[in-house]
Amino acid sequence: MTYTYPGADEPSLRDVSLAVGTGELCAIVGPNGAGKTTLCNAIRGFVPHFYKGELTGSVTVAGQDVPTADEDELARTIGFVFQNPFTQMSGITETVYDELAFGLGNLGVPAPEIRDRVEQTLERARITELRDRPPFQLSGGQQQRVALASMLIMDQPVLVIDEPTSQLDPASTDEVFELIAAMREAGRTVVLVEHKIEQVAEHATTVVLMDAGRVVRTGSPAEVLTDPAITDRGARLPQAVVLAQGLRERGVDVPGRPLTVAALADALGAPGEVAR
Ligand SMILES: Nc1ncnc2c1ncn2[C@@H]1O[C@H](COP(=O)(O)OP(=O)(O)OP(=O)(O)O)[C@@H](O)[C@H]1O
Repeated sequence: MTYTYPGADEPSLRDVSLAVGTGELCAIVGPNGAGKTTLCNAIRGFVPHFYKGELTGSVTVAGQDVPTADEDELARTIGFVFQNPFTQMSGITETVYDELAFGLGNLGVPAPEIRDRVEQTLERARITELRDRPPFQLSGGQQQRVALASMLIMDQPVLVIDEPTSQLDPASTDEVFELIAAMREAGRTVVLVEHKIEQVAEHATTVVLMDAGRVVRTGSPAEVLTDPAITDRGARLPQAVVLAQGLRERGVDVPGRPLTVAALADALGAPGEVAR
C-alpha cells in the first residue's frame, strides 16, 4: 500500500508490502520520520478513517478490509497504544481503576466481570498501587503502563503498540517487554514500534526495518539485526552483535548469530555464572 496524508507533497508510506502472521511479535524499527507510526495507523485504520488522505493498495487484518471496515468492528479486533499515552486516557475518569473499567463499561460487560477483569489487569500490568490515583496526575511512565493496561483489558486478538517504553526506565522497560512477550505467548499478534534494539533482539519474532516510507528489510531478528548494513538505514545493531563483530575481527571464532550478551557468552562457551 501507498499512503499520503492530506495536503502532503509526498507519500509517508510507499509500496509497503508486509505480512504479519498470527501470534507473531513483529517489531518495526527505523529512523525518525521513517513511517513507523503511519504504518501503525494504517493497520489500526486511523489511516484513512481519521486522517483521510490518499491510500492505494490494501490493508487486511483478521480478514477485515481495514479501509472500508466498520470502526467498531476494528476496535474489537485491534487494540492500540499511542506513542503519547496522554492522548489515550478517556479524560473523564477519576481513578486508574475507573479508567480500566471504562472501555468494558461501554461494551456493556456486566459489573462483576468488569471488577474481575480490572483486578486481574492491575496485577498483570503491575499497577495495583496506582488503582486510586487520578490518571492525569501520573508520571509519563505510569501513564504509559496504564495505557497498556487499558488496551490489555479489552482482550483484542491483534495489538498495535507504538513505542510503549519511550518514557520508562530500564527496569520498567523490561517489565513492559515481559508483559508484551506474555501477550504473544497467550496467542495474540503484536505489532510494536520500538527503538530499544536490545529488547527487540530478545523478544521479537520478526523485525521490519523502515526507511523513508518504505519497508527495506524484513526477517527474523537474527537475519536483520546481525547485518551491519542496517546501520546505513538509521538502525542500530544490538550490543552483542557489535561485540561479536569486534571479536571476529580479532580472530576469535564466534559461532552462530548471538543477539544478546547472554547468547554471546553461551556461544563462546562461557561457564554458566559468566553467561548470567
Ligand atoms: N498528520 C500528518 N500529516 C502530514 N504528514 C505527517 C503526519 N503525520 C506524520 N507525517 C509525516 O509522515 C512521515 C512519517 O512519519 P511517522 O510519524 O509515521 O514516522 P515515524 O517513523 O513514526 O517517526 P518517529 O520515530 O519520529 O515517531 C514524516 O515525514 C512525517 O512528517
